[in-house]
Amino acid sequence: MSLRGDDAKDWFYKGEGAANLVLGYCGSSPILIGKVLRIQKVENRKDLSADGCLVLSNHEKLLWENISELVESASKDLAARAFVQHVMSNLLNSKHIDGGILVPVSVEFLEAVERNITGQRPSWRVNASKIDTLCESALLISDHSIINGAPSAPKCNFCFAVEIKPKCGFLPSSEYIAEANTIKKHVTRFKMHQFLKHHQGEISEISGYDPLDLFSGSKDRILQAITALYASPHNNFRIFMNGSLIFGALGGSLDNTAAHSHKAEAAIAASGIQLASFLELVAEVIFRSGILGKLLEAQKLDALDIEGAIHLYYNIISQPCVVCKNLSDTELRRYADLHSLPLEKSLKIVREYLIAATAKDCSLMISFRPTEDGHTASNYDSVFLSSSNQSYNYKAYFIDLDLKPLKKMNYYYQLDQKIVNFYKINQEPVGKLCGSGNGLSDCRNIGYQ
Ligand SMILES: O=P(O)(O)O[C@@H]1[C@@H](OP(=O)(O)O)[C@H](OP(=O)(O)O)[C@H](O)[C@H](OP(=O)(O)O)[C@H]1OP(=O)(O)O
Ligand SMILES: Nc1ncnc2c1ncn2[C@@H]1O[C@H](COP(=O)(O)OP(=O)(O)OP(=O)(O)O)[C@@H](O)[C@H]1O
Ligand SMILES: [Zn+2]
Repeated sequence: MSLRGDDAKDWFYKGEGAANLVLGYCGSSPILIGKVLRIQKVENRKDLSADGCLVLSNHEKLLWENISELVESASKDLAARAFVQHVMSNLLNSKHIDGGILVPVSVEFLEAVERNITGQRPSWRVNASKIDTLCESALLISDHSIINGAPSAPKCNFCFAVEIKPKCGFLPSSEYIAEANTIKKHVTRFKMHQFLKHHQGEISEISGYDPLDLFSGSKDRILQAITALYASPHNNFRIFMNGSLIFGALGGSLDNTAAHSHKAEAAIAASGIQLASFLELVAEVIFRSGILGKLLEAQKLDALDIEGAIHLYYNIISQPCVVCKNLSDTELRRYADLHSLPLEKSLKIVREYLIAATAKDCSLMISFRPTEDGHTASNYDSVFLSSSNQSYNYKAYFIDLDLKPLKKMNYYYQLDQKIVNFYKINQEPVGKLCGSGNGLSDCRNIGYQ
């Protein structure tokens, strides 16, 4: 199977993130019904990638040398799939991972799709990136905003899905965090980043969502997290009904204005479940499935924090460490042991840092539908919600488990420092948030290319 120019009309805009654009299928081919197509994008300020897709740099080949399929990948698509299959699947339960299949796509198909969907994309995404028309394939994956096949009660023949981008669920405790940045051990990265995003006008309010609640394993705290996500969804929370977005921002807009809570509440209520029960159902599924436990373990592979890992990055690329360059002799001693580690150890730590970065940025899609009394489909898990006296079948999948590029390490360090410095200066009082003159430039200007 391959997709040609004529096929573009059967695909519609479903959403996008920073790196990929996702299309839903509305044609009649039985093998494509219920599938989405994930296409890579390229930044507007960059030329289209020379070979259609960037493959690994020499340093990355060294980093991932034990995963031959990844190192030998001839395109970014293949590398991305190999990373999911050989790295992330081993860390997260493979039952929750859909590797998808790669399908060849023609330039005409990609160009026609680009033309058809531009009007539906958020303008800030259009300004930032476009479909990489030199990519020769795209990833075909099941549409995880729908759940099929489960017998449902005739009077409630609908399905819902939620998409959650949980972000980092633990507080770092690395000895390499500078004393001046001790706040990082007490305040989540998510919260501190919210302050910076607010200052930069990316969000109009600071979210009350606390990732530590979502990952806590406590039912009450999970519900608290889901309730906060509903109140401030930003790009962390979406709701779909029968595969269509009914709440949250299409295309990953960061602001709340696109959330449409009244519309969502009405749609949920019309299907016979009150909003409070709906949110409780989501919390119940997360609590019962324990799905976030393994994700948290994968996130914690970042053991040294970027303030430790950055030094090992410079060991790997054999360049003078830009962090140590600005340190006093006393401070230098703190990091000397890192710079004297053998290459193998540096590779392991940075490899694990990048795996953790993927785990901190992926999303979880949970879809569910009510079941008829006593019937649950054997291929799905089920959960009983006492407040609505109803059982639901559900499935849960991680999406966006992409490999992060090694060259992003310095960007990660710069952004981390910007976030913590901004938070230290501006945490209180809130009124100071929009003030200028804090000496910080816009973090969106930190490049890693
Ligand atoms: O650095 P962060 O925590 O802001 O995460 C970036 C995300 O921003 P967020 O704060 O979730 O809105 C960012 O999401 P948005 O574009 O803001 O929707 C991307 O997911 C980015 O990953 P990549 O460049 O696509 O590989 C993410 O970059 P990585 O850090 O995961 O590489
Ligand atoms: N398998 C899927 N089923 C249904 N919807 C999906 C699927 N995969 C992705 N989507 C939708 O497309 C959006 C963008 O996908 P994805 O998160 O993979 O993009 P990305 O560019 O890699 O994201 P990021 O900005 O985090 O790097 C998602 O937020 C989700 O709404
Ligand atoms: Zn150093």
